[in-house]
Amino acid sequence: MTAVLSRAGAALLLAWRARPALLCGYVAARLLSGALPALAAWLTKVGIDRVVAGGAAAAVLPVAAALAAAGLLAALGPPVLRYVQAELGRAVAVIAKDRLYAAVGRFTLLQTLEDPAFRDRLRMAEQAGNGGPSQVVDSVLGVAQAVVTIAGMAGALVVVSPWLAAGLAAAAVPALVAELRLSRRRAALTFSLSPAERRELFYTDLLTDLSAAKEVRLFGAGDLLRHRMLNELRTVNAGHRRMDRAELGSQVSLAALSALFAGAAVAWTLVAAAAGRLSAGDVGAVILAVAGVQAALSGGVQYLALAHHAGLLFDHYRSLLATPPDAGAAPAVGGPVAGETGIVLDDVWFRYGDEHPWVLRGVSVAIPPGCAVAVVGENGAGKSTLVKLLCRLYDPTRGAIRWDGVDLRDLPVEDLRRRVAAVFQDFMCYELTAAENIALGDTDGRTTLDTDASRLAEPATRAGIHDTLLALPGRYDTLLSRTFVDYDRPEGVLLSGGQWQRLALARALLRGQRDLLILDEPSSGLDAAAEHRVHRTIAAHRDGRTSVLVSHRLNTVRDADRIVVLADGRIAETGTHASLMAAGGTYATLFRLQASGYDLDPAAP
Ligand SMILES: Nc1ncnc2c1ncn2[C@@H]1O[C@H](COP(=O)(O)OP(=O)(O)OP(=O)(O)O)[C@@H](O)[C@H]1O
Repeated sequence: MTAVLSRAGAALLLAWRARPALLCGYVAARLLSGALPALAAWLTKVGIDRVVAGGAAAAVLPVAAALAAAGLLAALGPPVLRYVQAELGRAVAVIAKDRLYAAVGRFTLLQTLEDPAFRDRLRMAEQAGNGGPSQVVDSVLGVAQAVVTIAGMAGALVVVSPWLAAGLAAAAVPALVAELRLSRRRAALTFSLSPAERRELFYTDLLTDLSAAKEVRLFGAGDLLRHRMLNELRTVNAGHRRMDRAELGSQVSLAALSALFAGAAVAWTLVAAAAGRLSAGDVGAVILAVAGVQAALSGGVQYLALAHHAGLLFDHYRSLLATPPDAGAAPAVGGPVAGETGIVLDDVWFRYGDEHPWVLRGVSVAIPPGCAVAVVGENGAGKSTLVKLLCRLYDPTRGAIRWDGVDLRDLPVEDLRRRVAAVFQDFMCYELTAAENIALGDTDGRTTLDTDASRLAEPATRAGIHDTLLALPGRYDTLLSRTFVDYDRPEGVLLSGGQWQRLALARALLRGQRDLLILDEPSSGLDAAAEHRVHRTIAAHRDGRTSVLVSHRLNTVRDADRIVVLADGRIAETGTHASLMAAGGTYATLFRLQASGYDLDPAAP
């Protein structure tokens, strides 16, 4: 009960913050709508009794006028309520979504975002964010309206028969008990079906996703994906069917009980009226009250079910908002405290989860300030993982990474990331304009983008994409999308894979004055000439800056100050190109292998 009240209180508070006056009007209108049927029943009784008693028109007219006014209110109520409800819902959704996504932004570690249980909670919180709080408000007020109607009807009937009034009020009890039982089952079902619903959504998205369209069509995988999507849907449907049947059973028994009670109440009233114990007005009032209570009961039970369902989702929403940031509250060290010693990985062990294999096994490496480090190794050796740990997208499972003597976990995560520029191997292609695609690299929490072309031209030139962007129909302002249409701009275009990669590089170079530049396979999609040019500019840019370059193309790392060879999560070799070539280990073997393909001189510095 406390949980229900706290949930309703939180939803009402949110609505209050959104539109206080509208909420007050909505509450008043709902309660008035709840009271109207009882008022109408009572006025009917008074009117009939006055007519039967042979009252003059002057005695009947005020009652008739009051009945007409009640009728008018009853007629105007539903459309006005619908408008107020929708308007309040929109205002609440803005606040609810703002708070939800601000909270999501506080989860800064990928290990949180990748956790399946977290994703299920997030999905339900998102569902709640899309109108959940206002559904809670609507349903709570809907239940309150039904309670007012039933209590009002019972109140109006007390004068006719206290027993009948008590009976009418008691008729709500079985419905309430049955609904509470069902709601517990519904809660368990919602949670247990969540993984299947998420998989169904995944397959559904794949069937229409543009980036998957090529493979899905070429491999003829559409039927398989549709089959899997339908299997998940069937599992979800089976769960809902079981629930619907339980609800049907309960509602049918309740409806039968309610009809029996109504029949008995009307029969008793007619017999009592025939015996002269009740007036004609009493008969009219009882018939109206019985019908009103039946309608209020069925409406109230539906609202109770909705209140419970929306409330459950709203609980996920609230618990997500109440979860503390995953990176912990770091002391505001905010920068180097022990002199500029650079970045040191100290016996770093890492795995993606307790059940996962170790990816890094005791990696220790120093990256002095201004040092250009290259990381090479076979697929799956742990290079990108290392890069992600440097950005504190994950925390080491054991060991520590220190920057100028401070453990990354003790630095405010925003401060750390402000000092880093990076191109990731799986870089993003934003369906925004070219200028926005680059400018996004230098946002740092602001809500506006500085797309001034003079700022963007330099990183774009360094990344070798400036001329391509100038040749687009809207130059830097061209929308890089064929799926979103913006009628104010020339038609959107798509870039090639390598052009997107250069744009991602320009995005990173825009924030190139940061303390650490990370380049994870920045040129894997470029043609040979472009790769050569880009690496010459990158090398000039890295000169004197702390940087980490991950690359499979060993000719691009030969001028690094330090080359780290990762193998199976351990450092297999480390040194300069010359020293590693002289050592004749894995690096030298791989380099010679690649050099033979490219006709490179392994002995060159
Ligand atoms: N998010 C993740 N969750 C679980 N395991 C992961 C995740 N990302 C990577 N791995 C695993 O970690 C291991 C190392 O991956 P990583 O991407 O660091 O390798 P890499 O050296 O960069 O490989 P490549 O040269 O192919 O890019 C792989 O075995 C991979 O399966």
